[in-house]
Amino acid sequence: MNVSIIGSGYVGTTIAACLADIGHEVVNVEIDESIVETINAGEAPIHEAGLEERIAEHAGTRLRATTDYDAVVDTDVTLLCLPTPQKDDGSLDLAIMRAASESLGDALAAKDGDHLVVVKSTVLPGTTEEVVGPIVEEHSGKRVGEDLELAMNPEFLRMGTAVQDFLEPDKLVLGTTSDAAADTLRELYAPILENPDTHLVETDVREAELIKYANNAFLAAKVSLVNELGNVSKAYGADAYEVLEAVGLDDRISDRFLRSGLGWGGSCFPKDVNAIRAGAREQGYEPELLDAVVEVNDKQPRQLVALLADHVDLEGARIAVLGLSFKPGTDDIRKSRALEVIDSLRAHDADVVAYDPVAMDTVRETYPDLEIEYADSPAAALENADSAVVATDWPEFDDLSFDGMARRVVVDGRRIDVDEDVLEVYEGLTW
Ligand SMILES: NC(=O)c1ccc[n+]([C@@H]2O[C@H](COP(=O)([O-])OP(=O)(O)OC[C@H]3O[C@@H](n4cnc5c(N)ncnc54)[C@H](O)[C@@H]3O)[C@@H](O)[C@H]2O)c1
Ligand SMILES: O=c1ccn([C@@H]2O[C@H](COP(=O)(O)OP(=O)(O)O[C@H]3O[C@H](CO)[C@@H](O)[C@H](O)[C@H]3O)[C@@H](O)[C@H]2O)c(=O)[nH]1
Repeated sequence: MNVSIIGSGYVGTTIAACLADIGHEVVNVEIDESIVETINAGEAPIHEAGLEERIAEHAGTRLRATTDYDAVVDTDVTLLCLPTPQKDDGSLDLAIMRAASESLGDALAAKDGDHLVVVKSTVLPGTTEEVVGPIVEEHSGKRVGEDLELAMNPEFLRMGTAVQDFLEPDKLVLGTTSDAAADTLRELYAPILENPDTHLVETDVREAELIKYANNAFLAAKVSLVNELGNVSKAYGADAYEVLEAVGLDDRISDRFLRSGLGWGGSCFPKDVNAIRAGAREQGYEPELLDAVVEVNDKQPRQLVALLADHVDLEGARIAVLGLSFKPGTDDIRKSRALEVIDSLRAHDADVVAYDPVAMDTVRETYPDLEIEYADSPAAALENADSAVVATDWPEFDDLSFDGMARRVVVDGRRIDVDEDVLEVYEGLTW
């Protein structure tokens, strides 16, 4: 099948490489020329396991990138993988979706024959049919249900394991308005649907849109609940990880997403929980539990710095921050808890020296004015440090040597596997 993908960020690039891998002809339409050049040179614009080799294999044959929307004319289906950020008030910002839908419609005006437009971006109920559809119709001259089909197919991949998550998902959710759209999507995903462990959910567009938010709200709430229980465990002097390991044996709860600590960051949970909160309010419903989910999460980085301040006078202290990405396996720093910790440490006039295996360049480029030092290795970050904070649970932090530290005070925000015996103070945030 010929597939066009609008937006080549974390999701669009991963999906493009994976769809090429399962045999489709794929073109990425992206406004950022440097991303287009990188993909066409056979390289990955982001750090993601399994991505570089797939792009290297397919670029120039089944995979190409362009800034030219006209590329959609030669394709059967277009997947929208565009950002859906939050506005200052937390509500969903659809400006990019609207602009791209206009460009897509303008390009589709030149296409004879049917076309399927699929929203993969995370959008609130109503967006696909009431915003994207009408804009594409107006600009293309095509009509939904005649020569234009619409679908909403949310994406559940995680950063760090995005390729594997896309190719072997727990579920594929197809929200469609017609049998033709459902047939096309089943054909697109045929090799993935062969996996007996992948559930196929066929539903309406509005439900598909909401399933994505419900999924993320549930997971974010689960982590906030374990953080609340972790904070309570700490207050009682109990080990939260032991408590939750036992709790997770109940198969109604499951042992996944039970890691307490610094809380959730990333490009999805923060903006998606805020969007569904704002959306619920707009519909006249007060989402009190979701408000609390955010409140608990917001507290954790400040709590970690307060804990550190119990042991070290932060003013002028040299503090090593280990990990900058919002989770291991990615260079994505969006809403990373590490950055919150650094802001708070800087506000206390501490000197910060940071290390991350892949995300340091992203931080340098995104926050050129951030007054911190970058170290080449964990050992270099720890050298002469008065304390260390573990902000991201990269596996390479499990074998740290703390020999070079001025004082061996470690506050662990992620419960990594450190050798506590060699430390003067080892404190966990939530246990
Ligand atoms: N990152 C994730 O783990 C993840 C997982 C599932 C769903 N999602 C959802 O998928 C969507 C995309 O997320 P992302 O993380 O890939 O975003 P991103 O910011 O990494 O990528 C979006 C890309 O779209 C490009 N773009 C912006 N305007 C454009 C336009 N008018 N035409 C063409 N390209 C344009 C940007 O330059 C950027 O490269 C969001 O709705 C997000 O919530 C993200
Ligand atoms: O037990 C846990 C599990 C996760 N986290 C934190 O939660 C955040 C999110 O982690 P994760 O969900 O693994 O990564 P994302 O890439 O943000 O993926 C989420 O957001 C994506 C975008 O919507 C969805 O597609 C995925 O299904 C959903 O898991 C990270 O900061 C983690 O450190 C914890 O603190 N404790």
